Amino acid sequence: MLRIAVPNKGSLSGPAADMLHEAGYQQRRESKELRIVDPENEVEFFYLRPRDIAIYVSSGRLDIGITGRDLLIDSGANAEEILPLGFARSTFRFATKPGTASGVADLTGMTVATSYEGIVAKHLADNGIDASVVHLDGAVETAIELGVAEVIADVVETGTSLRNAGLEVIGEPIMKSEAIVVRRTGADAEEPKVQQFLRRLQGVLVARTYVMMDYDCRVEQLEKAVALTPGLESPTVSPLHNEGWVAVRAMVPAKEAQRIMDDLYAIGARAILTTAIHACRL
Ligand SMILES: Nc1ncnc2c1ncn2[C@@H]1O[C@H](COP(=O)(O)OP(=O)(O)OP(=O)(O)O)[C@@H](O)[C@H]1O
Ligand SMILES: O=P(O)(O)OC[C@H]1O[C@H](OP(=O)(O)OP(=O)(O)O)[C@H](O)[C@@H]1O
Ligand SMILES: [Mg+2]
Repeated sequence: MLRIAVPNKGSLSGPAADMLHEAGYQQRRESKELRIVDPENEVEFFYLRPRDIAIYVSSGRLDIGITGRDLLIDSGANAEEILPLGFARSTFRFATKPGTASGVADLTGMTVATSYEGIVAKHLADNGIDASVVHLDGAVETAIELGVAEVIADVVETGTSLRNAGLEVIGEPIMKSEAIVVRRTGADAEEPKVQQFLRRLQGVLVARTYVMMDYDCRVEQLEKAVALTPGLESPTVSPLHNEGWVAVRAMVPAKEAQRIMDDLYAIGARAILTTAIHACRL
């Protein structure tokens, strides 16, 4: 039975459960459940604090986990990223009151408040900056107003939390993060159950990213049409009853579907349809 750690709270928890559900796995019905067994898929899910997941996985007691890249790096655990999942995207940045500092080079002698001490201490050391780091559990944006620190280092997504606290980012992002699948560093990458789990999640990612496009076009326009819709390997082309016409079917990125439909129409393609993909194995 594959043992998988899933975030029990916070920004990662809902989207992770949604993705597992879309991949055909049972998920807990109540937020207080700590573990569930999905016997049909031979998987056991453990609902753990996102920050602890890389540590459990590195211990070897759990095979795989879903966490944030920033949390993995901050933990220093002996675990590695094996699949990015495309949700809980964020950057990790320094921020201050305007006029305090303009980059990491100005932070010498200052105090930085953060929930991610591991990332911050390493980044300061890598840049040769001697600054103090104070650990806070959350809501670090308030630390400057309350005099605990001159600088914060925190997760930034829309920037709303910083704006509300009258803060502005300084310097380049320290890192970019998103939800990821982790496993113990150096663990057997070919393990069939793990591979099957990853293929299911990859199937969800593809189904979310692509749509299926069908259209009819004249044979003379086929090369131009195929250039617009190259598909993943190559589009399916079938003859139509009307001579001189073919039907084409290809996967296209969902974000580009409307532009591609316009371009296909412009070269004479007709009956252009897009349909959602619910699941896939590439
Ligand atoms: N506003 C956000 N937008 C996108 N990702 C976020 C956001 N806040 C946190 N994250 C990401 O979520 C993960 C942190 O999860 P965690 O549950 O520890 O914190 P949280 O979502 O802030 O919840 P909590 O309220 O319990 O602190 C990190 O990978 C972080 O980058
Ligand atoms: O740039 P934004 O879109 O505002 O998002 C970033 C904020 O979201 C998270 O906080 P959360 O609400 O989880 O509270 P916390 O600080 O207690 O973790 C994070 O810690 C930032 O504060
Ligand atoms: Mg938070």
